This record gives sequence, structure tokens and C-alpha cells, in this order.
Amino acid sequence: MALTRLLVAGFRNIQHAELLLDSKVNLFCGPNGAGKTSLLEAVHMLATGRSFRSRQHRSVIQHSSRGLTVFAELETGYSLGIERLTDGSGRARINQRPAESSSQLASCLPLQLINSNSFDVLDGGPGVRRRLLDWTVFHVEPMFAREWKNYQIALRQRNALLRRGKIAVDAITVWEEQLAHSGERVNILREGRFQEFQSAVSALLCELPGGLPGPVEIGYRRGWRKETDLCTALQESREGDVSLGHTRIGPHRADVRFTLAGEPAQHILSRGQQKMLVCAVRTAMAELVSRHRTQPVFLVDDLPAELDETNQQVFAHWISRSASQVLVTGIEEGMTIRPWQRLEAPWNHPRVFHVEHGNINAEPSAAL
Ligand SMILES: Nc1ncnc2c1ncn2[C@@H]1O[C@H](COP(=O)(O)OP(=O)(O)OP(=O)(O)O)[C@@H](O)[C@H]1O
Repeated sequence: MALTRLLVAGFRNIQHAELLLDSKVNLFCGPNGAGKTSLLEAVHMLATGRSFRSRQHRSVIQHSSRGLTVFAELETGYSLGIERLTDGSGRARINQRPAESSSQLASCLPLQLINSNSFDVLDGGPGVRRRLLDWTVFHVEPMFAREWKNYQIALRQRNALLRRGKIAVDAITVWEEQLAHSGERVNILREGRFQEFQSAVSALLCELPGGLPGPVEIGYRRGWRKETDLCTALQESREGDVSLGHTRIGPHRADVRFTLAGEPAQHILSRGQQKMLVCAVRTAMAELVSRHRTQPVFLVDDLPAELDETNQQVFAHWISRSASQVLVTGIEEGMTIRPWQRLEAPWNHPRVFHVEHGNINAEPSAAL
């Protein structure tokens, strides 16, 4: 599901850029502060409705501009567009029609991002890891988004009752039943994909030329005790939940853990090894989605950071197998282009764009 044409306007230091993208590899090279990450951020906003650097739309909109626009045409013939204005308003469109939700955008353009924040898969909270698995399940299981939404509605209702302190048993029982019903289904969908995810990551890690100090174990915790159904577990934890004012168990507390010899993987692996683990996790997610639906687009901010040349090539090779297209940034063109040159066609002929002061220009052979 590659992007063919991309238009970005009023986005950080990019005043206006209109690009014809290569169907496989696109490299954006330029000095610090040139606008390379901003371009990836714009594509990310198009596919998710939000930035990966800021929660505030205002900080993303170019100073002195009234708003930002990102628009793309996909090779499937779809078009996506998003607009945000400084007054807080905005709209998103799919094929010129209003998008119903950000998950509708996400569903049109499955995206994988690797940047300096990607290590939070290992050293961040459980929510980050849960979302890894959920991204995969969302794109593969059409029922997941609805079950998860129902679960969250019931969770908000139960938490509201808990915060009142004195509980009407009938009222809370109704919400607990709905919570348990959706929660069990969310868990079944997650568990159904977890095995596949786990073996895809392990298979990729076996391809690392330098190996790792030991096998990485990947464990899934569903968020409540194994031997109890969710409805019973909710009833049992009710009293404690009241004193804390929120629901302490359930799929919203699930986690995916990466360990090595019983220790959190990040306590043992070097920074480069951690990055390759993160790349393997992201590639495995893309593989699963491409097996069942479509190949995602990869955004890779500063591929050479932390990786030696061999590992950069391994990751480039993984991307060529599991992604439809990749947008990569790098400071120095020679170094950014090298990992792709040894791949087979068409992955070995990247389109190079030079980025400077927010201006993005394709190398002459690829100009519009
Ligand atoms: N709202 C904004 N309006 C205008 N310029 C902005 C805005 N927000 C950030 N900038 C500037 O836009 C530039 C974009 O930086 P960006 O992070 O895209 O650079 P980069 O090319 O990825 O650099 P690096 O190699 O240092 O990561 C920076 O110079 C930044 O100061």
C-alpha cells in the first residue's frame, strides 16, 4: 500500500513540498534541523491523526501559518488528506469524503515507525508494548476495534461507579458483565495473534549475523489471573478497586515482556542489539499484517544511528521482505544509501531527496 504522491504544507519548517515517491525506497538526506523528521512526522499524522513528537497540534503547525495540510495518493487509488488549523479545528478525508475516525485512517495506511523513541518498547511502560500487539491485531482482525471500544466504554462506566465509593451492586454488575464479555474477546484475539508474533520475532533474531547473548523470551500477560474467568476476577477485586477508584485488572493491564535469561532484555543487550530487537519486533508486526492483509509502509528516522553497517543491511533486507515501501532519513547521503544498494531490484535503486531549510528536492533523475 505504497504512497505515490505526497503533499505537505505548513508543517513545522516545511512550507510546501510536493513529492513523487518511489514505490520502494525513498531517502531524505540533509543536515540537522533541515526538516527530515518533520516529513516522516507528516506521513505519520496522515496515517494516525497524530504526531509522534507532540500532543499539541499547534506546535506542529508552521509558525506564522494558519494551518497544516498533508495529502497523499496511494497506489491502490485511495487518497488521504488531513488538515489542522491553529484554532484547534481540523478534518481528515479519505477519497475526498470525511473520515469517521483516526482508526479509519490507520486502516487505510498501516505504518511502522522506527525512531529514537522506539526503545520504549523495551524500557517504557506496558501500554507501549500492549499497543504493539494491538496494532497487529487491529489490522488483522476486523472485530478487534469494536471489541476494544466496547471494553473501554464499560471500563469507564465501572471506574466512574468505583469513584463514587458506595457501590450499587446491581449497577456495577451490569458493567462488569459487559466488561468481562468484551475483555475476554479482546484477550482471545490478542492471544490468537501472539503465538504468530512470537515465532516471527524469534525467526528474525536467528538471522542476526552477530547473534545475541542468548535467546530472547517473549511473554504475554493477559492482565488478570490465568485460572480465573474475567467476570469472577472483577468481582473478587471489586473491594480493592473501590479503595483505589479504578479497575486494576483486565486486558487494559496486559503486557508483552521481552526477557533474556530471566532478566529484562534491555538490562543485558547493548544499545545496537536493543535496536535490532526493536527492528525485529516491528518487522514481525509488518510480516503478520502483510500475511493477512497488506504490506505496511515503514518510516525509519536515522537508520544508521546505533547500528553498524552489517545490521543496517540486515534491517534493510527485512524491510524489503515485509514492507511495501520505506521512507528513510539520514544526514549523509553516502551512508544512508549504502544498506539499500546490496538488495535486489527494485529495492536497490532508492530515490534520494535533499532536504534543507524545509525545502525538499528530488535528485535530478527523480524530479517531478
Ligand atoms: N512549528 C514550527 N514552525 C517552524 N519551524 C519549526 C516548527 N517546529 C519545529 N521547527 C523547526 O523545524 C526544523 C525541523 O526539524 P526536524 O526535526 O525535522 O529536522 P531533521 O532534519 O530531522 O534534523 P536532525 O537531523 O537534527 O534530526 C527544526 O529546525 C525546528 O526548529
